Amino acid sequence: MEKPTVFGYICDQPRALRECFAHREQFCAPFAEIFKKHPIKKVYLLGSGTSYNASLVGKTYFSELLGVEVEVCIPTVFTNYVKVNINGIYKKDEILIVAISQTGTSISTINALKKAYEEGWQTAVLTEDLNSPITRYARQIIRLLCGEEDVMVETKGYTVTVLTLYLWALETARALAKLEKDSYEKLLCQLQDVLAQMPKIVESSIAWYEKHKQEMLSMELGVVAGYGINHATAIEAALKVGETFRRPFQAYELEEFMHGPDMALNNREFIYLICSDEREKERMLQFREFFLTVTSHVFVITSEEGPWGEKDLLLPCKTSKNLSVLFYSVPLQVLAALSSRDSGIDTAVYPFESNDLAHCASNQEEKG
Ligand SMILES: O=P(O)(O)OC[C@H]1O[C@](O)(CO)[C@@H](O)[C@@H]1O
Repeated sequence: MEKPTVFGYICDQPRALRECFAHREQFCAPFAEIFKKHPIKKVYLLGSGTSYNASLVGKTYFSELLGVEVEVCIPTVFTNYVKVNINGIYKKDEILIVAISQTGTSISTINALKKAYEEGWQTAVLTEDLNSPITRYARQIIRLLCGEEDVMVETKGYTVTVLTLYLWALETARALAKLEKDSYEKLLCQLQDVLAQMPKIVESSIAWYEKHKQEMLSMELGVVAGYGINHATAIEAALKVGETFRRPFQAYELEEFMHGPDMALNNREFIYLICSDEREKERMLQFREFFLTVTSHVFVITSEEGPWGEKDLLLPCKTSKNLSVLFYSVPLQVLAALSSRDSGIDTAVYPFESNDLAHCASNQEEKG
């Protein structure tokens, strides 16, 4: 079998997402069951790295479709500093704590879920490995249907997690009759359309990278900015480029970028902008004009009409703001995977001699 690569997994995403959708009953039914048995009003989402970034997206899905309060916590912060239900407004069975860990071996997420479990809260875990250490601390163990991703870097795991969170919110909202049948069916059709368009998104992202490859490979430092739900897409892109291409690459919420980080701009900086269909779009156009006076390395990723230049990627399809996360994640994943491949970086090899300090072995007790 060929050696697995990050790029290979990115190209496998359209299939993986379709498969996940086809088997949604498997993970939606147990999740909806929690809400049927308990009057959940507040959900904590815990995850590190990519799983944290997917949780940021999930927060919007849960809030909008399920009408519950959501708090996304960095696991170590949750373990050491968060007092669950601090103001005492919820009853014990109104709170659900969900941990997300694709491998089930992130020490931070295991410790956070362990605290939740030992304090007696309702706990659930979403993980690809049902025998992983994290499963010891969940009352409900739910499988993440992304398949193996044997390269340390999570890409299809990210989009499948995002899809899972969307389907959890959608199916649970329907099961609790919080969503009318017509609206539910409309959202389901919209989602099916997104899944059908994913191959085109992958193709156009690859073509965009190939066209600008020489310039993209010369990047020494860069930023990526987004807004609304796609602020999380920017954060995930920065993580991906950092762990693959291994260049300093920071994420910002667009407006926040103009509150100081803009002062450090110079003509060597690469700026990637996610221009989605939200209120901030006009501000993005205004900022883009300014960025182009400082550096020529400005790349917009969008499905929107606009004054785009030859460096910008106009995606061939458009969808709702909530589902646009699945589209906008791909070009930046492709940028990360192909720029690392073309500069000879083996993403499966940790660049330092030290052991992986973030994860424990899949059959090991996590360290405190
Ligand atoms: O989802 P998991 O398995 O907990 O991993 C989370 C994070 O850990 C890493 O593997 C390394 O820190 C990241 O690539 C990933 O985002």
